[in-house]
Amino acid sequence: KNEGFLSSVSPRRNKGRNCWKVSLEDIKFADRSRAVLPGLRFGSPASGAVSGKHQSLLSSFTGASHASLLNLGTTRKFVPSVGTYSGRPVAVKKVSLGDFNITSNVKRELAQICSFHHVNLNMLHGICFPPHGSGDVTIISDYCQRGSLEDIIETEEIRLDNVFVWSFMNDLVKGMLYLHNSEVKSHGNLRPSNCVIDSRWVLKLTDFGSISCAASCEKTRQAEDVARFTRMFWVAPELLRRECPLKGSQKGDVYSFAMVAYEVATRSAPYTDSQLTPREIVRKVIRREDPLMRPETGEDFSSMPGLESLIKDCWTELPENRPDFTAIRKRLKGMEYGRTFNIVDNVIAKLEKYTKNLESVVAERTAQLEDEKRKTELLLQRMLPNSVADTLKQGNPVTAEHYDMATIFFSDIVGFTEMAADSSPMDVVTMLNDLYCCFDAIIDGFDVYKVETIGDAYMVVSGLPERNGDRHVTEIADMALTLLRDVHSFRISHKADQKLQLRIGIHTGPVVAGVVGLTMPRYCLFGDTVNTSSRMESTGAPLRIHVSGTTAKMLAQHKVYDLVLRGEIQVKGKGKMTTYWLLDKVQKGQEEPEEPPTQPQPQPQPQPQPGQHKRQKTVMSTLGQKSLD
Ligand SMILES: Nc1nc2c(ncn2[C@@H]2O[C@H](COP(=O)(O)OP(=O)(O)OP(=O)(O)O)[C@@H](O)[C@H]2O)c(=O)[nH]1
Ligand SMILES: [Mg+2]
Repeated sequence: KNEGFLSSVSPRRNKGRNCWKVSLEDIKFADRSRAVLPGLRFGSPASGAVSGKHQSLLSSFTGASHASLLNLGTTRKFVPSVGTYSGRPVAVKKVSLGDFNITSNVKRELAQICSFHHVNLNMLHGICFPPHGSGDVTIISDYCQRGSLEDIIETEEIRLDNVFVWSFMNDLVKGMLYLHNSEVKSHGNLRPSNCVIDSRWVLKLTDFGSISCAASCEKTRQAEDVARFTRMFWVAPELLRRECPLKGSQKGDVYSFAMVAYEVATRSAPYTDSQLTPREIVRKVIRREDPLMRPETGEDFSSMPGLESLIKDCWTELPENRPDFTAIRKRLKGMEYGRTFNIVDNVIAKLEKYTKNLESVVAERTAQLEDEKRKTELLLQRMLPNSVADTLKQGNPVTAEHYDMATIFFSDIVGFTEMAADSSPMDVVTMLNDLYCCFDAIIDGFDVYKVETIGDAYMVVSGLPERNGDRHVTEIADMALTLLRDVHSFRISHKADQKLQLRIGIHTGPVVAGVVGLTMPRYCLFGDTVNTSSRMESTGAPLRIHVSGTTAKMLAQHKVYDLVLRGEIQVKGKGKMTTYWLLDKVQKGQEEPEEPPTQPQPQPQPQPQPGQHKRQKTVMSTLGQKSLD
């Protein structure tokens, strides 16, 4: 009697017999982007992001979402526009009525529905007629913030536990009882999309009455095959068999209730696991095939056994064997959750559950976010030096910096172009990947930074972005010797008999370093030292480390590096340079002189392995001369 006390008073009360007539001009629309706001819901199924088990039934038929199928197969889910009518948010839905006539009976019914005042019935404000008397009409009803039961089921993040299930069922049954006892007699269009949820998680029935049923029939009629038959899953078999009365029947509503209850409890649409098409399913339901075509129940009901048997009784084949809503309400009350809740407790319990849901969803999402952040940071660290990445992360600009001394290493594979020409692209990529993975693992052990790899070229620097005194020379030299040692044992997987001919060049000098680019920021080095290092590499020899005079001088001070004079070479843009071969690092006690040797050495052919060569202090060979011209 007084169950509707929570509903607020509609603005169109006391308008008499024509209370259901609304003028479109009285509805204010927000801007379009806000018109479909899903309210306080987690996700926005309205934006097409349909997820969860619910989706699978229909997507298994067509790859489309449940929502889109029920909305004539459109790719985006239909959502009503949201407007304001006398200060209340309203759902504004334009519908086609086909050849349905709005008779005086229909008008009377509309007036009744508009006067309904029940917490579980969504308030109908009225109908707007098209300006010229024919065409689509617009239905104006209260806008429920959390969308429909269909949306809630589809939104995976909202966990529906027994409290929610029981409470939605209870709301639904109370709404149906009121309808069945009213002059409207039946809903006729009960499905999850016609159960809307308000901000307090109260379920309200909507889209009932002759106009809504006529609009729904027209929608079904116009729908494509899959959507049309899918809409029939909620319709009782006896109504499917004969020309369906517009508003169905009370026992038909009980059947639809069973389907909705099944969806809420299992969180899956009817017949999700079926391999049949919606048309075949509906045909089986109509033909009353043995065994009867009904959704499968099972595990999902283990914690609510009373609900399973209630659902089965409600979708029983013979309408007369189905309970009515009075009996359904009694049985629901007898269930575990029914005993402990009155309406206020119920709302509070639901809000508490919802908050807990939110907390666990937030925790889950935070963990996901942190995981993603870690991945991004790792990627950034791989692309830029740590200190530079940190500065960029803090939103500070990275200004180019001058370094008085740094040592740069270049390496290149001799004959790479020819090798690439007679190998498959995949073989080349595999080889480079194998080689650079091996290099990357080695350079990890040194205080160096890999600047880039371009094709077969590998560029490494030490002494920046973190300055390391004079250590940059020895770090690079030690790294180069280790790399070369490993290259000797490196096998090219698709050319097992061929040895990789790596050529290495090193030079030390002043450098400017900074980040260039916005879309793909790169840490780049600038200055003559870079060019000279590259020249050291290009004028070097296979399996040899070619170092400039500056580098050699600094290395010689450590007295442990085995350096031999290569001689004077012509370097493009630099003129003549005296350069050296770095052959090895000798053990303590076998220290080398503090100055690099002054006698040139023969060109490397054949090349000795580092640590195995015999020092030959002879004149540079003609071959070496040639390679330098
Ligand atoms: N937020 C909110 N969404 C609503 C409301 N009414 C309908 N919707 C949304 O619109 C979708 C489609 O509703 P309708 O256009 O009535 O379509 P339907 O219910 O599938 O089909 P009918 O049987 O013709 O009513 C629902 O699933 C909801 O997502 C409401 O009051 N509030
Ligand atoms: Mg609807």
